[in-house]
Amino acid sequence: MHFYLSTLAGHRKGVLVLLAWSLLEGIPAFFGGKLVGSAVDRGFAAGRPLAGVLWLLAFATLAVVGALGQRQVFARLGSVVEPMRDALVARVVRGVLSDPTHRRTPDASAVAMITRHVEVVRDATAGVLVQARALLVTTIAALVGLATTAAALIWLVVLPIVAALVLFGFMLPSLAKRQRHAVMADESTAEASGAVLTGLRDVAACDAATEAYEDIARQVDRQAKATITVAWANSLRATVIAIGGFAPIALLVAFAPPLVSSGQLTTGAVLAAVVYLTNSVNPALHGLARTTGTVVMRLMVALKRLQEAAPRTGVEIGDEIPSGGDFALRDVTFGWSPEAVPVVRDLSLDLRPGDHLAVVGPSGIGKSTMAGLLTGLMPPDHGHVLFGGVPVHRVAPAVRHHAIALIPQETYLFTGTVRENLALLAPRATDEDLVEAVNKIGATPLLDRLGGLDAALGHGGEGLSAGEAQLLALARVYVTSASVVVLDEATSHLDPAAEARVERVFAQRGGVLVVIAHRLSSALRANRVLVMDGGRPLLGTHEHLLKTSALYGQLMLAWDPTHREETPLPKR
Ligand SMILES: Nc1ncnc2c1ncn2[C@@H]1O[C@H](COP(=O)(O)OP(=O)(O)OP(=O)(O)O)[C@@H](O)[C@H]1O
Repeated sequence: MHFYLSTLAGHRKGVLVLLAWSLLEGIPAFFGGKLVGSAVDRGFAAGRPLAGVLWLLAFATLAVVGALGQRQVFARLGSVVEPMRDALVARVVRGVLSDPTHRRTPDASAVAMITRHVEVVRDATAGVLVQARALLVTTIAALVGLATTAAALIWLVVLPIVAALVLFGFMLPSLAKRQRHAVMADESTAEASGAVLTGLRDVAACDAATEAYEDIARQVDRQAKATITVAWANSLRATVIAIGGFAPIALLVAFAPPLVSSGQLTTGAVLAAVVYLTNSVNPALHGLARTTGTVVMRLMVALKRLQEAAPRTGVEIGDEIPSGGDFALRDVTFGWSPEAVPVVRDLSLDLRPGDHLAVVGPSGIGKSTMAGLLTGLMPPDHGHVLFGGVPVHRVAPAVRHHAIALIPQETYLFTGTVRENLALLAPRATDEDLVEAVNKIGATPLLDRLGGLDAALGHGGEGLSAGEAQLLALARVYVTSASVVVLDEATSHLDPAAEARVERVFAQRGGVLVVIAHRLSSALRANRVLVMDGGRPLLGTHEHLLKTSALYGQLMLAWDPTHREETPLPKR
């Protein structure tokens, strides 16, 4: 909004010239009633029909003068809105091309979409300048004309109009809110349908057609509800304005006859008041309702879109950009519901590139929940999970998805070639990159057996063992540029040697590696271990934890009884 107003302010002179021409447009609105009144009082009612006709001809002439003023306004409109449009285009296109978030590729389609919004802003600005300005000029001119022609009637007219305008003013915020909801619901429906359409392959591969359908249906229902609410609000708005417009005429009809009989008003003055009301004030009020309901709303929505494209303004709350690849967890507490016992409690932890953390603990204790918190899938209830200094769940999704990779235990493979499956998260990877990743992970024999990158994979990796599917999922992430990799029991179906190799190559790859341990051997390979046992998590090296954590000792013991001799278990 600010950059729009500042762009508009740059064309102040043009706007002032436009207003000056509007005065000409206001002349018939001011004199219209007076001339019609004179035509009656001094012409037709006084038995001088020719004079009456001449007064009416004067009215017609002024209407032509008003039309000339209107013509000038339209002619000057271009000199205000066109340079403003050019300035806006220059500004937002520069914004797209130098997008500091790098969330968007500076491509032609982004520029095209944004320039479309600029066109809407241009049209809507022209609409506001034409309509709002005309409303203001004609209403003021007509009311002043009325006050000077039929002063006795002015309160009858002004009071209902002011009451309607005040009521309308009170309704505006809720009207705007409802409109915004409707627009957002509309966008959500488009987004949900777009996501399902572009992700049809994944929907089919995950057997998620019902969920996808329900998701879209939910959005459509929301949109329908929002649209109905807007319709109700609009009908209320129209009623208020209609009452504000017609009540003065009704009051006029009711109160004018006694005033005329008592000689306080002439018939011409009453007719003049009717002309002011029906010709100028009433249409102006309806125009006001229409303009705010349509043009202003369109302007607001387009401006919001543009603001997202302007330099630096694309970064909104929920769209932050991390600086660096460090993790800092501070007093993190999370429970799956407000009533539930927290699964993660008071966890503080720092992870820097090069760190290799193993997370161990009994089943169901919260290890996967911890992975969800680290990857920003859900925010903590208390405390902070900071990635590069910003809350990880608020990192711009495109940045987060690039930087952080979570490999779950359940492998996702879809119908397509091995190449398509491997390059899912790194579409620009070359065949050499893919083959190298497969080799590092230790899956070259599998790739050969399948028949290379062109080999076809069936639905859900049909025909592959669970371990083979996991190897492909691991290679898929290895080839990405993710600087944080979280393996959530992602090697559970590999044999111990294959698992050791995978963890080693991911650790050597750089960045942060977090292994939700399936076997305790993972803890021996990590340089730090986090033990979760339902209380406050413990953090330390393997050696340190053996000495300090009874649970860790028990877990080690259960996994490898030889640890009994090495480490006497301390009392907790
Ligand atoms: N989406 C969810 N909604 C509600 N509760 C959940 C959800 N996911 C997990 N939980 C609960 O949170 C607790 C921790 O689950 P989590 O999956 O994090 O444990 P885990 O240590 O990873 O278990 P495992 O080793 O068996 O995979 C469990 O009691 C689980 O029932």
